[in-house]
Amino acid sequence: MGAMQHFDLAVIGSGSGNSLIDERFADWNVALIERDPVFGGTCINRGCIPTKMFVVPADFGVSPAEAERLGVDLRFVGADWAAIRDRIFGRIDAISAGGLDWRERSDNVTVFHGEATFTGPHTLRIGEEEITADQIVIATGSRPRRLEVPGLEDVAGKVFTSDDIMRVDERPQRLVIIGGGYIGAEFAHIFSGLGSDVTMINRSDVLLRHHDREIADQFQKQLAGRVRLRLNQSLSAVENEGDGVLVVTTDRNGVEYEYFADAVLVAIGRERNSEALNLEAAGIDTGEHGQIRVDAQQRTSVEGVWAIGDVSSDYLLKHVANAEARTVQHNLLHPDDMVETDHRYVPNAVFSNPQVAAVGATEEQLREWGIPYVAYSQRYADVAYGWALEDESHFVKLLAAPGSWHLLGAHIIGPQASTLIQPLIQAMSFGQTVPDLARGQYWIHPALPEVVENALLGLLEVKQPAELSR
Ligand SMILES: Cc1cc2nc3c(=O)[nH]c(=O)nc-3n(C[C@H](O)[C@H](O)[C@H](O)COP(=O)(O)OP(=O)(O)OC[C@H]3O[C@@H](n4cnc5c(N)ncnc54)[C@H](O)[C@@H]3O)c2cc1C
Ligand SMILES: NC(=O)c1ccc[n+]([C@@H]2O[C@H](COP(=O)([O-])OP(=O)(O)OC[C@H]3O[C@@H](n4cnc5c(N)ncnc54)[C@H](O)[C@@H]3O)[C@@H](O)[C@H]2O)c1
Repeated sequence: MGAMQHFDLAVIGSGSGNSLIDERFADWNVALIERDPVFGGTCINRGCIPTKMFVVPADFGVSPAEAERLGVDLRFVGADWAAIRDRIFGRIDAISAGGLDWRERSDNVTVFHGEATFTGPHTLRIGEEEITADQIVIATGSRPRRLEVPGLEDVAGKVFTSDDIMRVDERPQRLVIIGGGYIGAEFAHIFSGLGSDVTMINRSDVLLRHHDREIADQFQKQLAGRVRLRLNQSLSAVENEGDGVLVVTTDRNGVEYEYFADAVLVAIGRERNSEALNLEAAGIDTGEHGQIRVDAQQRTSVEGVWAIGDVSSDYLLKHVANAEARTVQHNLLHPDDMVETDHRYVPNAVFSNPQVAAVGATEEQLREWGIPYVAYSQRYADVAYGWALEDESHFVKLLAAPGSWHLLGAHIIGPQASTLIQPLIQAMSFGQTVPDLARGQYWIHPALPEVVENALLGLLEVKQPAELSR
């Protein structure tokens, strides 16, 4: 081991941590530590980006059914899995490799390949090396939660998580998905859209459980038209039946069910990457399930140690990790003028089919918190572009404070939901009221955002706040 190297800043994790080190840090001596041979973290390599690149081809896969209602005869002949996969990862892998190469050639950033472990508040060990740093940013992200059921070791190679399912050689003809959250919902669309027979098994009786219940119910109803949905079932075993066929056994109230599959996707949530860090050696506090505790300025309990993204955030979302990274950038550069991350109106979108997008409180939360509200749901079917779509079942649901007319929550299920929600996020963030938002601007006629405009106008027509006890 050579002399201990000292850095102005050490960043652990090459996802959002890597983007934090921009040109403003050109005169900082920076260490960037990554344990994965693949550079760039979850979003680009195995998260947001490749999933959405698969969602678009899957949208084409389901379009024949949609076209038929409009009198157009399209036929789904098939999807070339290998070509789609190679196109996607041909692009992504090059970005990841290019990012690493660029960093390694940079004058002020030293890339360490290995797992970082704290040996003191400002010292880290990476393999045989030990470094010190005045400032440390922990951006170690999260990983898929593993399933613990008997037999899994014997079926390795056929049981996947979101980390590896997108790179399989052949698209499984029959896929069983365990878990009905974001990842389950998106992959159910991807694989069924591309032609697989999908079964989704969920432990509880509701998919997308953190969403507004009316939205979650509608999502469930529509997904059930495309995949075999099995609720209130828990997994008891996954076994090899021979000839490469898996049999997945579940239990519901003491009754056993069996499903045959070529592959299983486990999508039962994520765990934070904090235990390998040996945080005790630094005295860094964690909460439940290893979530690193931070304040609004992204500071951990140890001076000069910060955390961002999945390892510390209440939101496992890339736009939140990015916002938290911007906070740390600013606070490192302006220690006398620190800023806080704005977590007031964090939106999310589920890129399934149908799409779901949300910001702010659900109706269930408002009821639980005893906050008075008015609610209005506007159907796509009742605005002009909804006629063009021949839409039947999608809607925009808004919740607002009676009197002040500030939006409390917005929930959309249907085509373009992730895009339609943006003016509502903007209104909430900047404190615009429902009347101002509805009538203080033009809404292009007859574009789809008229469904948002009409939802706002509909809210203003609601005479009575919803009863809290409803
Ligand atoms: C399938 C999927 C789809 C998703 N889709 C979306 C989406 O559509 N929209 C959205 O907003 N979010 C989405 N997300 C979530 C999003 O990907 C994450 O919130 C985001 O990538 C988190 O970034 P991060 O920087 O915190 O962590 P990561 O990007 O995971 O980076 C952490 C890095 O730290 C490294 N590391 C961990 N421990 C150590 C250690 N001890 N030493 C050295 N290195 C270490 C890891 O190898 C990793 O490279 C998705 C996630 C998944 C899994
Ligand atoms: N579009 C997006 O923004 C996007 C997409 C994918 C992932 N993500 C992020 O990644 C996170 C993880 O996604 P996820 O879908 O894995 O988690 P999730 O928390 O959304 O859903 C997990 C699901 O697994 C079920 N479950 C949990 N434990 C189980 C068990 N032991 N057996 C059977 N079922 C079990 C839960 O009931 C739930 O339905 C999300 O919370 C989200 O923040 C975001």
